[in-house]
Amino acid sequence: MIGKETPVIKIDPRDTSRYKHTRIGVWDLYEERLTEYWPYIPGSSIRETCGQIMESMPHIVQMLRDVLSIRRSWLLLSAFFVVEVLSSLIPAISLWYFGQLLRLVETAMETHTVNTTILIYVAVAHLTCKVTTRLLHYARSNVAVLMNISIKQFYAERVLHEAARLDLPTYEDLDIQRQFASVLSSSGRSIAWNAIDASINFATTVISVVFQLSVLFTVLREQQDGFLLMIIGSSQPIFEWYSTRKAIFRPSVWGANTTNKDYIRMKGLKGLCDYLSHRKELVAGNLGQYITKQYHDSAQSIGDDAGSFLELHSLHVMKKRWSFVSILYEIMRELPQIILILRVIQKPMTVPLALASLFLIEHTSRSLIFDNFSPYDHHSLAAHLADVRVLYEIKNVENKVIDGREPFPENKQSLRSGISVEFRNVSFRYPGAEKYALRDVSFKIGAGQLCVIVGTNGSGKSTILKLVSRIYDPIEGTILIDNRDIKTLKLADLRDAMSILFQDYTHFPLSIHENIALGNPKLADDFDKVREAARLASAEEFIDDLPGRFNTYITSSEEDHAKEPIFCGGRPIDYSTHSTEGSHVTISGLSGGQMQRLAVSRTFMRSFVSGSDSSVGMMLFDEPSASLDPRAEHDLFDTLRRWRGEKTLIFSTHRFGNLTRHADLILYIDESIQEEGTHDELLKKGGSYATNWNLQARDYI
Ligand SMILES: Nc1ncnc2c1ncn2[C@@H]1O[C@H](COP(=O)(O)OP(=O)(O)OP(=O)(O)O)[C@@H](O)[C@H]1O
Repeated sequence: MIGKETPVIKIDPRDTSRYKHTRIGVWDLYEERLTEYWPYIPGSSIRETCGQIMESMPHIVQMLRDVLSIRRSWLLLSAFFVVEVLSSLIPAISLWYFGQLLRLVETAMETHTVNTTILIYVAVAHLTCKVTTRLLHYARSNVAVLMNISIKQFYAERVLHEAARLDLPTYEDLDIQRQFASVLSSSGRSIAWNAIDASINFATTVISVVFQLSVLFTVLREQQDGFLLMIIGSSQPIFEWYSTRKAIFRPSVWGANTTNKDYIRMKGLKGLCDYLSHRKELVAGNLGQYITKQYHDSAQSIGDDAGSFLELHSLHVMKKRWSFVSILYEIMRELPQIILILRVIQKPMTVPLALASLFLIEHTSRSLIFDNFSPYDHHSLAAHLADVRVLYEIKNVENKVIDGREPFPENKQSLRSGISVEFRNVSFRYPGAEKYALRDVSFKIGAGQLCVIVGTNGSGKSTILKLVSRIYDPIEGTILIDNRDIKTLKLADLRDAMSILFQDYTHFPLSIHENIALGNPKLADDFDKVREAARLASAEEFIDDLPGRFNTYITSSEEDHAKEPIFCGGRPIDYSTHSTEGSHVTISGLSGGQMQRLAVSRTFMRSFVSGSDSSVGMMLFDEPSASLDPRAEHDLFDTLRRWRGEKTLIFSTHRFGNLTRHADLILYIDESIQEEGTHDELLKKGGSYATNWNLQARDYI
């Protein structure tokens, strides 16, 4: 299912451009290569990154248009932008006030007086900056969450729309599934919002850094060693960012295995000794000494590499964390203190000024690094922007079953006498399968006829029904519907003209009413018709006995957050004291026969309920009575037979008795048509049909 079961990413060890191989002990470790610098897309060169962003540009423009079309988005985005810009300016303002403090210290040292008004003014301004930062942070978080919710909802609808239009062969394609899974962010943040947030963040980071460095330059330039201190103060964050990132940032995709024969044997010998299930044989075979010796020999042969993967991996991670830059960072961190101590030794009077300068540099470098570049953000701006293309490209996914152009039928009245179907030399293989499901199949079913397809398991009966409804297209041959090539007909018209009950029918996680009504969405709100469909399928009685009657849910999509560990302490809510009349109630299940009656109700809803308005000229049933008791089966076939002559009825079944005797045409199939004719003709022929009839139907009737 798209979006739920994220396909497993398999590591291809030969793909050295994507995965880096490291030998750790007896283990082969493969890690996804990552470019650890923020402007690039991980795994891409700078050229590829630029190329990808350029390709995404039209989609980014479209995304902005779409986002701005969302209600409240203008207001929220403007608020977010203003908050971000203000937040980016505050560190520079705060720095400027600190500079004033430095001046104050300098003046105090020279004149031995302190201007208390300026001191209070600077202190208040500094505090105001801090409080404003906190308030802006709070506002930013709120606006960001609101924006993300709106954008996520907007794109959830888009993705649902794109997923809903896909046909089965397309939806089954693993690459398509991956494409859809990748646009449904598992982190809870929308791709579009991530891209907008990252772009605004990038712009405000540039503003913030430029302003802070300008203020730092202005404040320190007149001081002794000012220029040197500024260089150190501003480069320190880069070293810190790099070394923190190296420690935190690890590839999220990696895998390890071992092919070392001695290690695998050691594990086997240990298992032989550890598991109780082997103990009997170990004791009876007197294997204790042998195992110990073999284990020792294997361990000797491996030597120091025999460590478990987890131990060796943690050693590997620790080694990777070490870098020359982290040593440089430690030196850079201490340098300002050393310079200022030297200055104090030369001029002991400058102690207060030195302390204030030191504080200023520390403060600036912290704010430069942690306010602007999060070492935890491992998705670069470029990658966020490139993701937008993936989001928009899902609308280009083409269905594998290509739509026809011609309307069907030309005349609605013609449907009243059914639809003819002809297979001409049709062969079919399921996508990815080697074996043919059908080979060179030809037959013709006249309009309004009752046709029964029989055959053993896997002989291709269901496949014929799937080809008639164009769930799949044949790989060879032609299918004619009312003498017209099925591929030329509009798919929506074709499917409107037929009603199909699959063998592996499902029930939707909706109410029973909707489960039936979806057979004919045009009449979904017509409760009388839904009830009539249920009555025709003998489902009305048991539905009325359910606690919520037609409003009952068989499976519910309700979310019960009390069960999630994050809400520890939460309790499931008990609605049992409320009245259930007319309200939504979920039951734990239905019997197989009841489920089948419900599925038949849905098919009837489509074909019968709208009576003369019905656009259905053909009904396809794949084992419609597999779970029904004999009475229900008899009633069902009785109802269906009444429509013979008015609708083409095609059944696939293993059961010969009830249906085949009344059929205009029986197809006995085993990958290709083996026999065809009426019941009497095939009995006379004395072939496979007759053998099976004699085996099965005689006992049945
Ligand atoms: N989705 C699929 N992918 C690959 N192969 C399939 C798929 N569905 C069916 N097949 C194969 O196609 C062949 C025909 O299957 P089909 O379902 O048409 O048989 P059937 O006659 O309806 O069988 P049954 O009586 O068991 O329902 C079988 O060999 C089956 O294994």
